[in-house]
Amino acid sequence: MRNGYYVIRGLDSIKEDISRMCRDAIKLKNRGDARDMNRIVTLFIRLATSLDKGPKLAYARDEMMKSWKDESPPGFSSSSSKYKKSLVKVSERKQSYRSNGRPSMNGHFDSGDYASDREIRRRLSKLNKKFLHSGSDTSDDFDKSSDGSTVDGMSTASETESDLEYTSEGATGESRGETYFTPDDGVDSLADEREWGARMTKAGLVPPVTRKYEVIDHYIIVADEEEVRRKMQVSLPEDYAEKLNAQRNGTEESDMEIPEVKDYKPRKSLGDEVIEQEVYGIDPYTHNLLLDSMPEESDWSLVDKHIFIEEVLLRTLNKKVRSFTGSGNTPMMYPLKPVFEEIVENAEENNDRRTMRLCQFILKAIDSRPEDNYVAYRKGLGVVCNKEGGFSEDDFIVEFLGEVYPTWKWFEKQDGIRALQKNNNDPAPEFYNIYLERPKGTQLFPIYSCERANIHLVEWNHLSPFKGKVLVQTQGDADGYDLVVVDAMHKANYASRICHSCRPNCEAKVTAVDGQYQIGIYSVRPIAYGEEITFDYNSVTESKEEYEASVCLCGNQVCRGSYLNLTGEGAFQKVLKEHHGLLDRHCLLLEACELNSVSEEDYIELGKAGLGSCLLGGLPDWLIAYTARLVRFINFERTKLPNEILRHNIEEKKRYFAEINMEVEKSDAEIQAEGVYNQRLQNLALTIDKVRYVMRCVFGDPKKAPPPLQRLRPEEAVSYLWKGEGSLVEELIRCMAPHMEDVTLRDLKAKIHAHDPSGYDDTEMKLRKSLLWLRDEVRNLPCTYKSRHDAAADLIHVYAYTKCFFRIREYKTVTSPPVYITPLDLGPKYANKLGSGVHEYCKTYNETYCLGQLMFWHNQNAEPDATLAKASRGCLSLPDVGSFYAKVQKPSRQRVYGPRTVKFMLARMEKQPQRPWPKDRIWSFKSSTKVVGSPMLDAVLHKATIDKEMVQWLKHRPPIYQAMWDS
Ligand SMILES: C[S@@+](CC[C@H](N)C(=O)[O-])C[C@H]1O[C@@H](n2cnc3c(N)ncnc32)[C@H](O)[C@@H]1O
Repeated sequence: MRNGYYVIRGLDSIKEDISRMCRDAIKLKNRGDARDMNRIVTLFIRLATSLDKGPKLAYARDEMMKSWKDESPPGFSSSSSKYKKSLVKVSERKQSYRSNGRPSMNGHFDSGDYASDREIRRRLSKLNKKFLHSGSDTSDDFDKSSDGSTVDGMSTASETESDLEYTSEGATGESRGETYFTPDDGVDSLADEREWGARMTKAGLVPPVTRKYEVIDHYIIVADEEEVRRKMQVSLPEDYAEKLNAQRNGTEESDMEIPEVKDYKPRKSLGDEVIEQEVYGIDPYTHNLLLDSMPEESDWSLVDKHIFIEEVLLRTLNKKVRSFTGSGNTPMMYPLKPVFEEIVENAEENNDRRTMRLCQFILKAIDSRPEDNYVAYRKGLGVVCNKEGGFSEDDFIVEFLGEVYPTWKWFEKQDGIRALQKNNNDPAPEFYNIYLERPKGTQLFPIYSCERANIHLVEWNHLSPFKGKVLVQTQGDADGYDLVVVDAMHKANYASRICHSCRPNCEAKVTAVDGQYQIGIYSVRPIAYGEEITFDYNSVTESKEEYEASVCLCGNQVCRGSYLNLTGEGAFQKVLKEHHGLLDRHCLLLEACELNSVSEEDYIELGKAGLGSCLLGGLPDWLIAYTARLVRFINFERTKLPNEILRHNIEEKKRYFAEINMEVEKSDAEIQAEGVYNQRLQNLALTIDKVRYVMRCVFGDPKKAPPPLQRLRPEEAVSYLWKGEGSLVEELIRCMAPHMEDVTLRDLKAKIHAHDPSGYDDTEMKLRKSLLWLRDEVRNLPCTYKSRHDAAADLIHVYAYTKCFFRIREYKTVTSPPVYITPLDLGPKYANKLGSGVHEYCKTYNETYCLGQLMFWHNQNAEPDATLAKASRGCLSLPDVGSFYAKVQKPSRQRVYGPRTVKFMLARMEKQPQRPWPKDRIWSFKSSTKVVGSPMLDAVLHKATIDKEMVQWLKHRPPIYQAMWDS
């Protein structure tokens, strides 16, 4: 209680502080001082980050307000420090970066303002939630659900545990903010560095690991060679030349994804035109510190000052640190003072007085401000231009080479790494992988519109039954979208050393060279001699930890602070959660399985999304039909999402900013929605690749894989519920037997036999009648707290009102050949723990893996089947009838079945039909369910609300028993 009191007091005064900061922010915003705004934003973030820590609140607040005062611009406080900005707390996790020749999910984060804007929104909304819940939330608060909504006054601690959709789809843990150093990093200065890092960024920077790689000069395919080659093979549409011209002439959209064909050009030679060397960079805080240390009234405009830092300073810095390369003794930090001294020397030689004056001013600031640390941090090895005249714009630098994985194999490796790390969230190693994505954008039209449009017809390969007569392609790769992973961790070329920049001088894009797709690094502007070569990793993560771990040292004015972009939270999930729940997804799959054929509309839908024979060729019809349904959802989401994102962003902003530029917000929301769209298609392709692989292993030919769901015919339903082995009724008798007199049991069995619903014309109706009879019969039996016939009767009632049951068709379990995991893959900490040997990991795909992956297509988690089993509880598969008889081992506090439990169950059925039921209540659920079905699924299948009759009976039937703890 005492703690709670202090927390509440702390929060109140912090709220006041935040209000004050908001008022200041609005004044600054009105004054149009974007950089000061940026600083306020970062202060907000720091404050929110500190608040996350809970018990340290008061201290965090004091520190924050001190720094707020220290860092406030003139007119708001007395400090001289005008430009400081800070990063959020960091830790590390790996992530793939992508190259696809188009803006990625967060490719629009070109402005620091916007990146931090988004971050502040995220933090503030989280902060608000904390305010709301602090002090009153206890783990067994019966009246609150985990998502903050009240479910008819019924909920328990288990809500969190059962809230699977919400945790598995993007939410992540808190950042630990650990500082992580490898043993061979200069141990002497460790303590200092930590302290310093904490002061600057509230956490240490993760030191880079410089791995050695085996040099290769072409792609090395790791598995499925033929398949991977096919995925890397270019298939130009027949009208490619026309499309290209149209795009060049501006008559077609410029961002249309047509393959970019390039002539072969040799890469820049290493050791001659480019060199690999140790590179250092500065964080956004240091960038601002330097601006703050420059003369205010001078012949240096603000833009010139930025350029000086980005070009002159960083170039000279990297020239100075070059000697560390390969020395085995490279410090984590390098002081900036000698760098400025060298710039002064060079300026003297060139008689450049302007630069001399600027640097002398900075050198004076460095001497007079000993509390400020003017240092650069180590990024590891990088690549620097070593050609006297530099490189021109749109010049080919190098291919990004590596080992090429089919995506299923890549994910097996990631699962293996996680398994060896025991699913720990500890810092993971560096990442060197890029998705090589074939350009999508294929468009297909039915023959009649083609004829009208007089467009040249092409055949959609072997895939379509409407072969040669129905479809036409107009853009993109003729075989459509697909992807493989290029991993440069072990076998690579120098491209894998190139560092990220938020304003890069190169881009990594997929180009078609000699009929093969490759990832090429091309300059986007002229690159000077001595300048570091960089590209934007364009990498996205759904993990806040990964995001915060990746402190960016590009030193650029528009630096986003992290070299990853954060996605998968909040508004991005809104449409998915509302319109694509577990039951909705089942409904789509069931439809596809039952039809087991692909319609013309399906092909058109797939084609419009850019999916063609490369991804879908050789798959069974039910799977292509399901894919088409998912594409329809993805398109639907694309139309709805901009508004959702816009509403969310504006709501957040309105609370803190006086003015909102609607046009900017709208385009921002559009771009974000487009990013989500691309990510969804990518996840769909990953899912298909994994499922195809398992089906190939099980059936030889994936096309032979039968639909994983099959509707039970009425006689099968009778067998499942009434008289088959392990049927509901058989299970009921078995579980109630120990609690009943032999005669009563014998009598009941005889009556059940007499009510056998099989063999009648309308078996379905007869089955329901028999179940309702059984319900009443069971309700008449005397209950004890160990034998809850009343609860069993309720469950029989729910079964009676379930119309459709589906059998899950299990595929044979398969175990893959090993993937090899080296200490490098695991990261230094695990390498130390697990030794220097190579580990083998064999992934086992269980019987319902494919179904689980198809249900969680938007999520690449390691065990989709287990996730599905958890998510199905109650909403898709009803509880075991044995739940209500004491043999099921549950502590008595979980054996409660009173009016509140029933109310909770009804609330789930009516208001949250697609959410799983908690496991730590009286209900138990078989770990492997072979048949699914529920009134909630019926409602989704029939696009109706839940059966009213079923609900009314549960609401109004008189209670017949109440155990001591039920009330
Ligand atoms: C693809 S590697 C680049 C090559 C790497 N420096 C090496 O020594 O092999 C990516 C890693 O380099 C470092 N890095 C790249 N760009 C960076 C940046 N802008 N800021 C900080 N570190 C960066 C990070 O440690 C990141 O995990």
